[in-house]
Amino acid sequence: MSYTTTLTVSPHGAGDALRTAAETDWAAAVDHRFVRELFAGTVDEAVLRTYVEQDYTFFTDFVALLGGCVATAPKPESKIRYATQLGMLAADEDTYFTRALEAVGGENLQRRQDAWKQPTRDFNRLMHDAAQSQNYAQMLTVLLVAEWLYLDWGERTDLGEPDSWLHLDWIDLHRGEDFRAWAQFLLDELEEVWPADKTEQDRLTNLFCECVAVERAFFDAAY
Ligand SMILES: Cc1ncc(CO)c(N)n1
Repeated sequence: MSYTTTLTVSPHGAGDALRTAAETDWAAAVDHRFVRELFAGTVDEAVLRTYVEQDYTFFTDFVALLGGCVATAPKPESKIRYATQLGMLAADEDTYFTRALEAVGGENLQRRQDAWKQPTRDFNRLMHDAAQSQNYAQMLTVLLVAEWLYLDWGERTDLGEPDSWLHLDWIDLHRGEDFRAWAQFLLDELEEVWPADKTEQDRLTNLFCECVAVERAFFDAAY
Protein backbone atom coordinates (compact mmCIF):
# COMPACT_ATOMS: atom_id res chain seq x y z
CA MET A 1 0.00 0.00 0.00
CA SER A 2 1.76 3.13 -1.24
CA TYR A 3 -0.96 5.73 -0.84
CA THR A 4 -2.52 7.69 2.00
CA THR A 5 -6.17 7.61 2.98
CA THR A 6 -8.22 7.89 6.15
CA LEU A 7 -10.27 4.83 5.22
CA THR A 8 -9.48 1.36 6.50
CA VAL A 9 -8.46 -0.67 3.45
CA SER A 10 -7.90 -4.44 3.59
CA PRO A 11 -4.33 -5.05 2.40
CA HIS A 12 -5.17 -7.51 -0.39
CA GLY A 13 -8.77 -6.65 -1.08
CA ALA A 14 -10.46 -5.24 -4.16
CA GLY A 15 -10.35 -1.67 -2.83
CA ASP A 16 -6.59 -1.79 -2.43
CA ALA A 17 -6.11 -3.10 -5.96
CA LEU A 18 -8.49 -0.50 -7.43
CA ARG A 19 -6.86 2.35 -5.60
CA THR A 20 -3.40 1.21 -6.60
CA ALA A 21 -4.44 0.87 -10.26
CA ALA A 22 -5.75 4.45 -10.33
CA GLU A 23 -3.04 6.05 -8.22
CA THR A 24 -1.57 8.52 -10.75
CA ASP A 25 -4.85 10.29 -11.55
CA TRP A 26 -6.04 9.89 -7.96
CA ALA A 27 -2.99 11.65 -6.50
CA ALA A 28 -3.22 14.39 -9.15
CA ALA A 29 -6.87 15.03 -8.26
CA VAL A 30 -6.27 15.07 -4.50
CA ASP A 31 -3.44 17.57 -5.00
CA HIS A 32 -5.19 19.54 -7.72
CA ARG A 33 -4.79 23.30 -7.89
CA PHE A 34 -8.52 23.59 -7.17
CA VAL A 35 -8.11 21.67 -3.90
CA ARG A 36 -5.13 23.73 -2.80
CA GLU A 37 -6.96 26.98 -3.62
CA LEU A 38 -10.11 25.74 -1.89
CA PHE A 39 -8.25 25.28 1.42
CA ALA A 40 -6.43 28.58 0.92
CA GLY A 41 -9.75 30.31 0.25
CA THR A 42 -8.44 31.71 -3.02
CA VAL A 43 -10.43 29.98 -5.78
CA ASP A 44 -11.16 32.62 -8.39
CA GLU A 45 -14.86 33.49 -8.39
CA ALA A 46 -15.32 32.58 -12.07
CA VAL A 47 -13.64 29.21 -11.44
CA LEU A 48 -15.82 28.52 -8.43
CA ARG A 49 -18.90 29.50 -10.43
CA THR A 50 -18.03 27.06 -13.20
CA TYR A 51 -17.23 24.31 -10.72
CA VAL A 52 -20.46 24.72 -8.72
CA GLU A 53 -22.60 25.05 -11.85
CA GLN A 54 -21.13 21.90 -13.38
CA ASP A 55 -21.16 19.97 -10.12
CA TYR A 56 -24.82 20.74 -9.49
CA THR A 57 -25.74 19.01 -12.75
CA PHE A 58 -23.75 16.00 -11.59
CA PHE A 59 -25.53 16.08 -8.22
CA THR A 60 -28.88 15.04 -9.72
CA ASP A 61 -27.31 12.06 -11.52
CA PHE A 62 -25.68 11.15 -8.27
CA VAL A 63 -28.97 11.19 -6.39
CA ALA A 64 -30.49 8.99 -9.12
CA LEU A 65 -27.60 6.55 -8.79
CA LEU A 66 -28.15 6.32 -5.03
CA GLY A 67 -31.77 5.53 -5.85
CA GLY A 68 -30.47 2.65 -7.96
CA CYS A 69 -28.52 1.42 -4.93
CA VAL A 70 -31.65 1.56 -2.78
CA ALA A 71 -33.30 -0.66 -5.39
CA THR A 72 -30.49 -3.18 -5.90
CA ALA A 73 -28.52 -3.45 -2.62
CA PRO A 74 -28.91 -7.04 -1.42
CA LYS A 75 -29.04 -6.25 2.31
CA PRO A 76 -32.03 -4.41 3.82
CA GLU A 77 -29.76 -2.42 6.17
CA SER A 78 -27.78 -1.21 3.15
CA LYS A 79 -30.93 0.08 1.45
CA ILE A 80 -31.68 2.10 4.59
CA ARG A 81 -28.11 3.42 4.66
CA TYR A 82 -28.53 4.80 1.14
CA ALA A 83 -31.88 6.29 2.05
CA THR A 84 -30.30 8.05 5.05
CA GLN A 85 -27.57 9.46 2.81
CA LEU A 86 -30.17 10.63 0.29
CA GLY A 87 -31.87 12.58 3.05
CA MET A 88 -28.61 14.24 4.02
CA LEU A 89 -27.84 15.13 0.41
CA ALA A 90 -31.31 16.56 -0.18
CA ALA A 91 -30.90 18.73 2.92
CA ASP A 92 -27.29 19.81 3.49
CA GLU A 93 -25.74 19.44 0.08
CA ASP A 94 -28.63 20.85 -1.92
CA THR A 95 -28.69 23.82 0.46
CA TYR A 96 -24.99 24.41 -0.15
CA PHE A 97 -25.55 24.41 -3.91
CA THR A 98 -28.49 26.79 -3.69
CA ARG A 99 -26.58 29.26 -1.51
CA ALA A 100 -23.34 28.90 -3.46
CA LEU A 101 -24.98 29.40 -6.86
CA GLU A 102 -26.61 32.55 -5.58
CA ALA A 103 -23.38 33.86 -4.01
CA VAL A 104 -21.36 33.46 -7.21
CA GLY A 105 -24.16 34.45 -9.59
CA GLY A 106 -24.28 30.93 -11.02
CA GLU A 107 -27.00 29.32 -13.04
CA ASN A 108 -28.77 26.02 -12.51
CA LEU A 109 -27.63 24.09 -15.60
CA GLN A 110 -29.44 20.84 -14.83
CA ARG A 111 -31.72 21.26 -17.84
CA ARG A 112 -29.09 22.87 -20.07
CA GLN A 113 -27.04 19.98 -21.41
CA ASP A 114 -25.61 22.27 -24.09
CA ALA A 115 -23.68 24.05 -21.30
CA TRP A 116 -22.20 20.88 -19.82
CA LYS A 117 -18.46 20.52 -20.09
CA GLN A 118 -16.99 17.25 -21.35
CA PRO A 119 -16.18 15.75 -17.91
CA THR A 120 -19.73 16.61 -16.78
CA ARG A 121 -21.09 14.72 -19.79
CA ASP A 122 -18.76 11.82 -19.09
CA PHE A 123 -19.89 11.60 -15.48
CA ASN A 124 -23.49 11.82 -16.49
CA ARG A 125 -22.99 8.88 -18.84
CA LEU A 126 -21.05 6.81 -16.28
CA MET A 127 -23.68 7.32 -13.58
CA HIS A 128 -26.59 6.85 -15.92
CA ASP A 129 -25.13 3.63 -17.35
CA ALA A 130 -24.42 2.32 -13.85
CA ALA A 131 -27.95 3.07 -12.65
CA GLN A 132 -29.43 1.46 -15.79
CA SER A 133 -27.25 -1.63 -15.45
CA GLN A 134 -29.07 -2.82 -12.33
CA ASN A 135 -25.64 -4.18 -11.44
CA TYR A 136 -24.92 -3.26 -7.82
CA ALA A 137 -21.15 -3.77 -8.07
CA GLN A 138 -21.03 -1.42 -11.06
CA MET A 139 -23.03 1.25 -9.24
CA LEU A 140 -20.78 0.93 -6.21
CA THR A 141 -17.65 1.24 -8.30
CA VAL A 142 -18.77 4.60 -9.68
CA LEU A 143 -20.01 5.84 -6.30
CA LEU A 144 -16.93 4.73 -4.44
CA VAL A 145 -14.67 6.82 -6.66
CA ALA A 146 -16.80 9.94 -6.18
CA GLU A 147 -16.90 9.63 -2.40
CA TRP A 148 -13.53 8.15 -1.53
CA LEU A 149 -11.61 10.57 -3.73
CA TYR A 150 -13.50 13.53 -2.28
CA LEU A 151 -12.86 12.25 1.24
CA ASP A 152 -9.13 11.99 0.53
CA TRP A 153 -8.80 15.66 -0.41
CA GLY A 154 -11.39 16.77 2.17
CA GLU A 155 -9.39 15.22 4.98
CA ARG A 156 -6.17 16.97 4.06
CA THR A 157 -4.77 18.81 7.07
CA ASP A 158 -1.68 20.30 5.43
CA LEU A 159 -3.32 23.11 3.48
CA GLY A 160 -4.73 25.44 6.13
CA GLU A 161 -8.38 26.47 6.52
CA PRO A 162 -10.27 29.08 4.50
CA ASP A 163 -12.30 31.89 6.10
CA SER A 164 -15.02 32.07 3.46
CA TRP A 165 -18.05 29.81 4.03
CA LEU A 166 -18.22 29.22 0.28
CA HIS A 167 -14.89 27.41 0.48
CA LEU A 168 -15.14 25.98 4.00
CA ASP A 169 -18.61 24.47 3.71
CA TRP A 170 -17.67 22.57 0.56
CA ILE A 171 -14.68 21.10 2.39
CA ASP A 172 -16.80 20.29 5.46
CA LEU A 173 -19.27 18.33 3.33
CA HIS A 174 -16.40 15.99 2.39
CA ARG A 175 -14.61 15.31 5.64
CA GLY A 176 -15.22 14.26 9.21
CA GLU A 177 -16.64 11.25 10.95
CA ASP A 178 -19.95 11.00 9.09
CA PHE A 179 -18.56 11.37 5.59
CA ARG A 180 -15.70 9.00 6.41
CA ALA A 181 -18.16 6.39 7.69
CA TRP A 182 -20.20 6.76 4.50
CA ALA A 183 -17.16 6.24 2.24
CA GLN A 184 -16.08 3.31 4.44
CA PHE A 185 -19.53 1.78 4.02
CA LEU A 186 -19.23 1.99 0.22
CA LEU A 187 -15.79 0.42 0.27
CA ASP A 188 -16.87 -2.42 2.58
CA GLU A 189 -19.96 -2.98 0.52
CA LEU A 190 -17.94 -3.27 -2.70
CA GLU A 191 -15.52 -5.71 -1.06
CA GLU A 192 -18.54 -7.87 -0.19
CA VAL A 193 -20.02 -8.02 -3.67
CA TRP A 194 -16.74 -7.98 -5.62
CA PRO A 195 -17.13 -10.55 -8.41
CA ALA A 196 -15.07 -13.75 -8.54
CA ASP A 197 -15.00 -13.69 -12.33
CA LYS A 198 -11.73 -12.24 -13.67
CA THR A 199 -13.31 -10.65 -16.77
CA GLU A 200 -15.86 -8.87 -14.62
CA GLN A 201 -13.12 -7.76 -12.19
CA ASP A 202 -11.19 -6.26 -15.09
CA ARG A 203 -14.26 -4.49 -16.40
CA LEU A 204 -14.93 -2.89 -13.00
CA THR A 205 -11.26 -2.00 -12.55
CA ASN A 206 -11.28 -0.21 -15.91
CA LEU A 207 -14.48 1.57 -14.93
CA PHE A 208 -12.94 2.66 -11.60
CA CYS A 209 -9.88 4.06 -13.39
CA GLU A 210 -12.05 5.83 -15.96
CA CYS A 211 -14.05 7.50 -13.16
CA VAL A 212 -10.86 8.67 -11.44
CA ALA A 213 -9.59 10.16 -14.72
CA VAL A 214 -12.90 12.01 -15.11
CA GLU A 215 -12.65 13.34 -11.53
CA ARG A 216 -9.29 14.82 -12.38
CA ALA A 217 -10.59 16.24 -15.67
CA PHE A 218 -13.58 17.70 -13.83
CA PHE A 219 -11.26 19.84 -11.69
CA ASP A 220 -9.25 20.82 -14.77
CA ALA A 221 -12.41 21.90 -16.58
CA ALA A 222 -13.18 24.57 -13.96
CA TYR A 223 -10.17 26.58 -15.19
C1 LIG B 1 -17.21 15.77 -9.58
C2 LIG B 1 -17.57 15.32 -8.22
N1 LIG B 1 -17.08 14.16 -7.75
C3 LIG B 1 -17.41 13.73 -6.52
C4 LIG B 1 -18.24 14.48 -5.73
C5 LIG B 1 -18.59 14.00 -4.34
O1 LIG B 1 -19.82 13.46 -4.30
C6 LIG B 1 -18.76 15.67 -6.25
N2 LIG B 1 -19.59 16.47 -5.53
N3 LIG B 1 -18.40 16.07 -7.49
